[in-house]
Amino acid sequence: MSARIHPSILAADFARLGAELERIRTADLIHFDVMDYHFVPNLSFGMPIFETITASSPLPLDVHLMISDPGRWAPGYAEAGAASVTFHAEATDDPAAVARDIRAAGARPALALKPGTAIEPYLEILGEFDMVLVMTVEPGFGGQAFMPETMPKLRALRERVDAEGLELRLQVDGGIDATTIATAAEHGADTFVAGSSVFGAENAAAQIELLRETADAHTHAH
Ligand SMILES: O=C(CO)[C@@H](O)[C@H](O)COP(=O)(O)O
Ligand SMILES: [Fe+2]
Repeated sequence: MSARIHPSILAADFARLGAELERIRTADLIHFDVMDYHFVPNLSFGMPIFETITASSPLPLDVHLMISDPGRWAPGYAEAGAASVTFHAEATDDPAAVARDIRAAGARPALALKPGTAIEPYLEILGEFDMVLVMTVEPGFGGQAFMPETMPKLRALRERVDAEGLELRLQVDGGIDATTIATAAEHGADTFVAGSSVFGAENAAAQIELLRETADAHTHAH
């Protein structure tokens, strides 16, 4: 299975949304960043834009909720057709319950960790999730620099997943380009969000292919 590339629509030109969706049709999923001016100091978009993109895109959406109180909002994205719904561990006291609600509503649940958040408190509930997102920037903005200090956490998670034979994808998000994707793949990521590096490329399809090939070339058997 080759590396999965999820362009972050946050970096698209929203005045030309239809054409932007067309430019990334060879990607695996569309990454959709929801920000609420509360969990993060930025506001992006929510359900109306989600529904517009879902209705007009051939690719399903990978929703990344950077919001407070995810238990209240996450199942709605699953019901509206999201392929996966990711919420932050820091935003809830009961991540296992939120994960079950997302799954019951028809999407794959995923747990996101900010760069400074450890995975250890969540090891016993990994079975509730289909994916863990190791943030490689502080959530809130596109276009930031990749944080290599998050790589030991990613590697520890990869070793645990392989040792226990868990069905868990490991996603990275933030500052992913043709250079940093190699580092993330070497440390065990298999799913890659890329905003600026895809939408900023003149040929987005070629950039998606370059990212996929670079990740595959740096992936150890797992
Ligand atoms: O969740 C976030 C930011 O909080 C991301 O999904 C960004 O949108 C990725 O953008 P680039 O760092 O690739 O430009
Ligand atoms: Fe994101």
